[in-house]
Amino acid sequence: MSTAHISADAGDFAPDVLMPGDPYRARNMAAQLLDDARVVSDVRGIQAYTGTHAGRPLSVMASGMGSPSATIYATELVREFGVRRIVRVGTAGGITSRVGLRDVVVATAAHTDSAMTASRIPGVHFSHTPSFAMAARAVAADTAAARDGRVHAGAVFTSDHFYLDRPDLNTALAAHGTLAIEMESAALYAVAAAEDAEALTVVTISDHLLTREELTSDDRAQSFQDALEVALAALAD
Ligand SMILES: O=P(O)(O)O[C@H]1O[C@H](CO)[C@@H](O)[C@H]1O
Ligand SMILES: O=c1cc[nH]c(=O)[nH]1
Repeated sequence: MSTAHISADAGDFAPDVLMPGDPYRARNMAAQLLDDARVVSDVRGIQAYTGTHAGRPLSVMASGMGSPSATIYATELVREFGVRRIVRVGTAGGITSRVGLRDVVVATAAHTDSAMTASRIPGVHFSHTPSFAMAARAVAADTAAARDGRVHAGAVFTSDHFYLDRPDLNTALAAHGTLAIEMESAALYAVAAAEDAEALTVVTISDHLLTREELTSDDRAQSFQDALEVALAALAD
């Protein structure tokens, strides 16, 4: 039952998928988390892994970067491979002093100026929201980062641009409570809404647009432990 972008058999994916943007982060997560992990798809270098974690089936697969890529993979996973819940474990740029480098943000909303969702319901400014149940569990999770005050709940901005410098936009978004910028959550939340599935984003702050601090790309591939604990708590129903 291959699709255009996933080559796998029925039953190869678990109902729950962890979805970082970066394929190397997916590989690292699978190696760390999954018992009896196997590669179930390897199209375009995007490997998908399925195994068990704490006795429950779990898959890990990267989304690639940006809303079109995330929309393709999430839609195919939900429509064709029986996936019900997707948790994005990503990175994001902080835009407010309320978050610091390596902090974790649970995206309780995702603003966007992307045409991806504007074209779904023309004329409507769609509210991109996560699964309430998963967000509630993520925010309540008693993790070391949460005890340190490093887990934040709030809105992110999903941009189609990584390199377009828009300081005034960032300032306005921060003034309206937005914590960070990334590139997939609004699209993922829209897919979940359209396909009757559940989605949540948990991001690590990998760079800060106010302080100009940033993690290296190696750090970004490795520094997901705090976010991962929160993501797993979101799936622990
Ligand atoms: O680290 P990931 O999960 O890929 O997330 C962020 O990093 C990429 C840009 O460098 C975009 O995908 C953005 O959303
Ligand atoms: O999309 C992203 C991801 C990390 N940092 C940013 O500034 N933007």
